[in-house]
Amino acid sequence: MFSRRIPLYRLISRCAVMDSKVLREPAEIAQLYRDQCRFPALCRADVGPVITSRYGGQYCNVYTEWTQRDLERNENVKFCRQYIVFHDDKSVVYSGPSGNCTEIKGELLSVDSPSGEMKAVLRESTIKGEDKQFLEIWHKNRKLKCLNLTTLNKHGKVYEDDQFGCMVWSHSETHLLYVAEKKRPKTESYFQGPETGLLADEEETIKTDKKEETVLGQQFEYYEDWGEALVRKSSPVLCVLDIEGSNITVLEGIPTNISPGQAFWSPNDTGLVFVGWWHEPFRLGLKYCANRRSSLFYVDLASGKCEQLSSNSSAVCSPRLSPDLCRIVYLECGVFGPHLQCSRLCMFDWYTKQTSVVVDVVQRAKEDGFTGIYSSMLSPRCWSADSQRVLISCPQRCRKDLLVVDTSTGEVTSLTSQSEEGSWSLLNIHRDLMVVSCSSPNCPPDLRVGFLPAKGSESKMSWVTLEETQPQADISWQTLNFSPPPEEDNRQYPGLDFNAILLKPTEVTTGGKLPLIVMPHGGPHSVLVSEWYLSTAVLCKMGFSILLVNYRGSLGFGQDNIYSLPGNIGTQDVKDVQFAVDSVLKQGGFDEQKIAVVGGSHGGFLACHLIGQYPEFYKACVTRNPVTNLATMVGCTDIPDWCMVEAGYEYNTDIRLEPANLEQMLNKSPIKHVSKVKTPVLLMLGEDDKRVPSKQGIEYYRALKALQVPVRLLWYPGNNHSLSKVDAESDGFMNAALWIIQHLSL
Ligand SMILES: CSCC[C@H](NC=O)C(=O)N[C@@H](C)C(=O)O
Repeated sequence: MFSRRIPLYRLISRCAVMDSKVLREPAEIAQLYRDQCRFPALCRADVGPVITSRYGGQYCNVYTEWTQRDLERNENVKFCRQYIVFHDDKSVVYSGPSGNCTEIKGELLSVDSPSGEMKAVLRESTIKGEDKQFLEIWHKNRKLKCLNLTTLNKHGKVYEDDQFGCMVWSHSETHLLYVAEKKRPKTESYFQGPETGLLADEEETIKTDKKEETVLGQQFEYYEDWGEALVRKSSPVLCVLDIEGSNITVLEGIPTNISPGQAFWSPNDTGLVFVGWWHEPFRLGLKYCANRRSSLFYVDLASGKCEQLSSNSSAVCSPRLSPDLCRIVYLECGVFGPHLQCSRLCMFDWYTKQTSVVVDVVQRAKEDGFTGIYSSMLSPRCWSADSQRVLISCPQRCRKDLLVVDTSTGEVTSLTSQSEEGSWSLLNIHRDLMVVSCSSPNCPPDLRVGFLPAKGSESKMSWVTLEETQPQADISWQTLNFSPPPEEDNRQYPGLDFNAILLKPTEVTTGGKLPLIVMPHGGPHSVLVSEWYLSTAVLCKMGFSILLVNYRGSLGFGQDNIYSLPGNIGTQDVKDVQFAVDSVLKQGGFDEQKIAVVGGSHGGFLACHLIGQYPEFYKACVTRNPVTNLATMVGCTDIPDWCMVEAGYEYNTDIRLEPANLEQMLNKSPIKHVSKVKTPVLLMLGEDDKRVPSKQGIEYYRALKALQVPVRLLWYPGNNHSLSKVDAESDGFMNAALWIIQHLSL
């Protein structure tokens, strides 16, 4: 058993094979990680208004926000940089940065007014040890207003998340809309106040006076929330600030059984359009779960009347109003079933009140290769200037492409499928100027702009790079396609295929055999696209080859592919991963005695299955918050429907579990195979994980301990399912790398 007392690096040196080309020294690995952390990622871009220069040329500013891990300060820092783009409405004439980057501190949300004259900022600041939220209105170079929202106490904290959160100027620029937690009554214990010794009627008078503001005995009331990464977000309300009068109104008229979010102003500012999620009979986790019953609503500001605009029985998100203010597009998918699915692109006509399906669900890839829309968030703006076309970036197999949808015909054209390899993300589009980022497994994200070509000329797309990144010559990668062997074909969904991305160090010494790290993604309805990932880049630079497997059930391959997996988890997905690994090994050049498996969540479920079902094969295993037993998880995860659906059942909210259901869940779980495990396992658990509660990992840990299989558990307080705080992520990376090095005897 691995002893914690001996420094890890000494153990590693001891069991190291001297001719191995893998980097083994912890200090060198940490340095490599530190170096690779210096590539920032883009998180936002805005296109400012058009300005005509005194010489007649026109230009606009492109404002960008980036995030970067700061290992010294142990935080993800956010910074902005602006670029100036001269153009003639069809092409970029000249572009370049205007000034250097500036760190952004304390800003939770910020948005420019439509004219670009004003800016609203939601700021968090700690004053005398207490967190306060402020709403600031800036005009050109001065702060016009600063409202202390905490003191005003009209509502609870403002939502800054992607799920509900928004901050939107009215078209008239006189009002600002945002979402906040509903104000809760002040509460006190029945025993908190001093004993009064007053006469009964005097006491009654005081109680009546206090009744307005303080309720008794409700301090320990349980408030449901929206689960993983949305804790303490329970009852969102829509709030409107009247800027001139500094007056905040919390909107009434929204049905009490729905939670509103993703709101914006209707044409003419007469009301608000928003997505409402039903929360009766109870709330379920929303993160990575686009399958929650929800609809598009309109609330009229004058009458307070609320109208439902979309179907009553589906799940919707990302409504976006066209520039001509006539139509709204949004994404729609089924309720329950797989947590993420192929979406429909729907369009609501504001004036005729008619809804049409612009792009339907795609069961199998079309002849032109289009596999459907897989997105749960459209970019903040997605319409072409003429309000005819919509831009979407989403996975098409394992590549994220930029797709143009013609809303009058439903025709979908790719802007990027013919471009160099890699994945594309649309950050924004305004007046046809697109701001995008492109990256690949060996090239960190860059920043580009380009004008959307006229309809029919999409192949003439040309990009201007504002921020260039260099491909890393020491990392090579390729996409591999797999058809499962006939005995593994899915009878209900025959003929499906899947794929994987293989990364290898470019220089492999002659005769040297590569160790391989197998990484199946989580979800299971998710996908690993051909983009830049910090951990795979560092591992590859250390000398590992890495196989990222998109087994059947992944997003981006058609709805049938997704539907083939529920009911078959623990078998079909496991076999697909093993088939991909075996096929890669047949290529030659890999050391079959040095194979590790790494996965988080459902990827951790697969990693634990693989070491149970192929006990001789994997020499090291690392898992982050793995699902180990569906039967014990169903009662405590924020998404119990996931356990039912993936185990092969339909879910509804009044379901009663039978022993047979639990038996089936257990049979599909990695814990079922634990007695066969020989592989040393490193478990990394987040104390605050609501999705896969840490008890799942602990259950597996205890089973391995009892079996005397080497196991180590890393416990990350203050971390949720993603283990993404800078110290947890970097510590997890180092320990994972060293665990693999140790147990692969490198
Ligand atoms: C009940 S937990 C299900 C697993 C989880 N699915 C959805 O949230 C999962 O695998 N998550 C992935 C996306 C991850 O955290 O990497």
